[in-house]
Amino acid sequence: MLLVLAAWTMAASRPTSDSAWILDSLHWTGAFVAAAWVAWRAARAADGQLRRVRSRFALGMACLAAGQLSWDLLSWAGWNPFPGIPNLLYLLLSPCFALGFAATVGDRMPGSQWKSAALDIAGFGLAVLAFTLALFLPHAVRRSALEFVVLTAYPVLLLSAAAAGIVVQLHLRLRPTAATFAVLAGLAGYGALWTAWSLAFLDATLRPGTGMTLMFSLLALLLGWGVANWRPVPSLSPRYDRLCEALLRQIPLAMVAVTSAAAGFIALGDRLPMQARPPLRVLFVLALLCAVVRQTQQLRDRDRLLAAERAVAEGRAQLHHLAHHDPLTGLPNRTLLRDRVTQALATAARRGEKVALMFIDLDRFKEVNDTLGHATGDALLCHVAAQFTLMLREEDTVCRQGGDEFAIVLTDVDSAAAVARAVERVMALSNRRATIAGHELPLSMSVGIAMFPKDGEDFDGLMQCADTAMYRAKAAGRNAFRFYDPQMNVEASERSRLRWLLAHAIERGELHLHFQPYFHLRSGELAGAEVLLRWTSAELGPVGPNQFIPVAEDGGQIVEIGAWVLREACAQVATWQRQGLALPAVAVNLSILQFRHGDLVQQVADALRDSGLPARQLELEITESVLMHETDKVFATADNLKALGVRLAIDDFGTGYSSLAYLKRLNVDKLKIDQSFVRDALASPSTTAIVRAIVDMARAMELEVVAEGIETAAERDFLAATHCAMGQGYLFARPMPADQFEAFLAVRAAGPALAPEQAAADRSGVFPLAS
Ligand SMILES: Nc1nc2c(ncn2[C@@H]2O[C@H](COP(=O)(O)OP(=O)(O)OP(=O)(O)O)[C@@H](O)[C@H]2O)c(=O)[nH]1
Repeated sequence: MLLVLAAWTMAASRPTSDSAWILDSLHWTGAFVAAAWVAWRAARAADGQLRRVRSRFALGMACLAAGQLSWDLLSWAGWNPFPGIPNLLYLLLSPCFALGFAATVGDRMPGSQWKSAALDIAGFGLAVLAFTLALFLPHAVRRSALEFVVLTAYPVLLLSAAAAGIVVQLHLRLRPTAATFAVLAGLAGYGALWTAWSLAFLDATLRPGTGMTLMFSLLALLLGWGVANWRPVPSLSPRYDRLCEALLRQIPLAMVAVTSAAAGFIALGDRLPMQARPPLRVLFVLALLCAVVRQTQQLRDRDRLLAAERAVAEGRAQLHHLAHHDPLTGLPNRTLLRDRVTQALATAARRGEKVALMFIDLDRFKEVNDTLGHATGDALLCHVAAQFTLMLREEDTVCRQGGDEFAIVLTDVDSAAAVARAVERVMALSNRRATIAGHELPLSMSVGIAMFPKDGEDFDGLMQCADTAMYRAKAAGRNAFRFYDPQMNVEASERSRLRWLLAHAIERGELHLHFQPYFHLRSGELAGAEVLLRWTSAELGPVGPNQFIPVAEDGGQIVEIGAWVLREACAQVATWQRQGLALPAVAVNLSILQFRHGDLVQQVADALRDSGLPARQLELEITESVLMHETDKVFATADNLKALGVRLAIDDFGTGYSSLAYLKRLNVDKLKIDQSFVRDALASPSTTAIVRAIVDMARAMELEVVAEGIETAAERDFLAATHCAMGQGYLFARPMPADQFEAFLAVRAAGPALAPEQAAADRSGVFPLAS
């Protein structure tokens, strides 16, 4: 740099014009060679793509240096080097840089972007050519065509190369660095400098040792430094991205501006040769055509971008909707419910208002799925959702929680009475039937209600309370609603403790079987015994079946427990039999869950095989409610059980809705009249008539009949007179643990057959009678 300045200072002092030219040549040669050397070294130090880029740049710098050296040589030899080899070498600077920019792009741009970039550069190049010609032509009178071409090519190629650098920079979103500015400013500066130089040359006003001659050296050094530090790094900043987009959009405008400036020159000046006008016009048209094509392209790209942005926005809105709504019913889902409740609670807290949260679960919805298919279940859910939406105020929210659970939020409620009115509206649906796909479906639901701020202060707390209240409504027989009460939590935690303890009851040996005998009423003969399950928990002591059986059914443990009862009962009765203590039949109760889950038929077969008990001695008791659900599956299972040889009995007959057709199809062997009929049979004439009707019907269908819960001799006499064959109850014997029942069997085996209550009375204490 110092050398360049020193050489220029000497040139500028201009002892003579010739020596000034020599000194200018000296600093040009020094600066060009130095810049080429720096660029070359940097290219060798890099590798990969950077090496390819820097090598092309360095080649351009080397051409510049070689051009200067050959110029020096030719001048020294006394030849006029213009236009000649040196000019060709100078001109190669721009294509080499253009190739360097192309190598920077590599495969980072798709084909369409390449085309856009090429059009940008070509359009700008044409505009610059038009401008340069418009500028130079009036001065070209005394120059040959070749001289004019060379002089024009310098600025046009250099400015086009600079434009290529800028276009690549913008298309690739490369981070602008000092080296970028150095290279681009070097090229653009050379473009401007050579314009001035050529003009001065055309006008024969060139002088050595001027600022202009110095600039050639300084710009070469700037370019050399820029190349040595060139390192394309993509920017990840969205702001810079937007800036690049905006600048690229201005390129067609720049083309138009440069072309217009050229047109302006021509219009204002009057020295343009006539023969140059037609080609210039063609040039203008081409440059403007490029601008128009690019502008159209950009508008199309912009339209596409806007359409894509719209699609993304719509997609986002759709995703948001999906994330917050249930796809089946279109109702808000739990996520949106949480938001709405949280907002409603904040507003209510500020204004001192109440909010009610209803938790709704459809009753026995699973049966709709199981019997009529999932599609009908779905349609029922949609029907319910639509009904809820219709009956609520606009400001209330109804949501589907999932499965057959819904929630409704009522805001700004004045009192519990207002909530009760809303709940009644909801429950009114239970009185209607839903017609889905030609099926008339009963619609019943259980509802739990929690109130803000009384029951909870946030969404989770309120949901938990409403859930607990809903379970209470279910436990109360379903199709009911309950307001939350803190006592419910105590009961819920007791239930979950029971469930937990029950889970270990079998392995801890806490479950026992009791046996209650039943007799032929006329002969007093022992007809069999019903097996009853008892639980004595180590922690809780004896737990009543009314307490633990519902818990076992709720938690599904009844399936495992039922299988255990079957095995134990068969094994026990078979053992007594081997001891000579015959028991004509043993009756075991089954739960609906055993029909639904587990392989009931296999369990029964295993219990019989393992124990050796003859199948005809095993009676399986099912309640009428089993007949009301999943009839196909129940019939199939019942057929398979009958095929094993076991007998089937309907327990608690008269309390449900079993049809005669079902009884016949099931091929049952026995009916057990529910004890509520037995209790009222003597007091209520209508019950008397019912009992007679049941017995007559059973006889007509050739079914055995057992009356349950006989407590008095009068009841027994009435039933015997009605031709009820068998009876069971405290009058004869209470349920007994296995050891007591074994003693009972032993006594009966030893003595003559007695009327059952007589036998019991004779051995009072062992077989207590009801008082
Ligand atoms: N058709 C349909 N069924 C569903 C959907 N999601 C869950 N289910 C079913 O809904 C049933 C919900 O049953 P539960 O509420 O547990 O039992 P339930 O039969 O209603 O009995 P209770 O609630 O005790 O009265 C399950 O069988 C699920 O498989 C769904 O999107 N469509």
